[in-house]
Amino acid sequence: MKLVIVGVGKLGLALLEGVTSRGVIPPSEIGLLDLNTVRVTEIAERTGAQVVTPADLPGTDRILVSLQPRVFLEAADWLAQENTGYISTMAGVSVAALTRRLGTRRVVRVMPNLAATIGRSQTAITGPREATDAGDLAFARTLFAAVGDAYELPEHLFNAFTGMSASGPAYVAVVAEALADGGVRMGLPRPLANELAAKLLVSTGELLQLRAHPGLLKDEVASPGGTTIAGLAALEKAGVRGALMEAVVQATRRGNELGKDQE
Ligand SMILES: NC(=O)C1=CN([C@@H]2O[C@H](COP(=O)(O)OP(=O)(O)OC[C@H]3O[C@@H](n4cnc5c(N)ncnc54)[C@H](OP(=O)(O)O)[C@@H]3O)[C@@H](O)[C@H]2O)C=CC1
Ligand SMILES: O=C(O)[C@@H]1CCC=N1
Repeated sequence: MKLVIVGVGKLGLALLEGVTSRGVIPPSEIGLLDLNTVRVTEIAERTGAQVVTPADLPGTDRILVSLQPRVFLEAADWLAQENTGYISTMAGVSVAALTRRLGTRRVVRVMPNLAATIGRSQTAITGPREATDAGDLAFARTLFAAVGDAYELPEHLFNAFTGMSASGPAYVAVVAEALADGGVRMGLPRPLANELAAKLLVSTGELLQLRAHPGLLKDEVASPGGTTIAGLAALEKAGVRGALMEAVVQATRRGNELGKDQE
């Protein structure tokens, strides 16, 4: 197998769908290993990938570990193979911890997000010299460039990247849900409010990419004495900026804690 995905949960599945739909690796060369055999069999049938077990791991070129960090502690023993490179998506788990538990320096740490499924993940990548020499870093770059934008990032920034960009879709989903709730509170039908909220976030994201700073868009929308500035004043009173900043701070700290659990 060229690649085995261990842990085909929410992120593992998003990566599988992103990679197979873009033809980076033929599905027949991708193995899937997950505790939930019913679900993973259904995914394999749908995508053309193969279900594998730990007994099939020897000889695998590369293993993408997308388990929860707490599960990795127990799984590392059977994951460790000779002549295999590893790519880990696990929040907080450092290159040093991966190296120690897997018994190899051929480890690449990545941090994608769920937008991989539509080819729009933002993925941070880092790895030691040995991963570069073995071509593992180049492999990861190709894999993640196929499902969005790949950024090489020093490892000390990984938990900040996780707290902002990997956790980010959840924060934005809360914003969308709250905006839709506001619309419903003011009388809009729920399906329309949900649709407007989702489309608003997509179109605003595209407008933001055309500007040097988010504040410019805010200023263009807010007319003097108008509706928007009244809404913005309510956001400021509620401390929305501080709350969003604090979300990133707390998520980053949680990443640091998850890393300590692996020491
Ligand atoms: N979700 C996200 O947006 C992102 C997640 N990550 C990271 O990716 C990793 C996976 O996250 P996510 O996909 O959300 O998690 P999930 O819990 O959805 O996926 C993990 C999968 O692994 C399976 N599993 C559990 N134990 C074993 C085992 N011993 N052997 C094989 N499979 C097992 C689980 O099965 P079961 O459900 O039956 O336990 C589940 O299908 C995490 O480390 C997370 O930090 C990184 C970036 C974004
Ligand atoms: O919540 C988590 O821990 C994972 C990592 C980033 C997104 N989901």
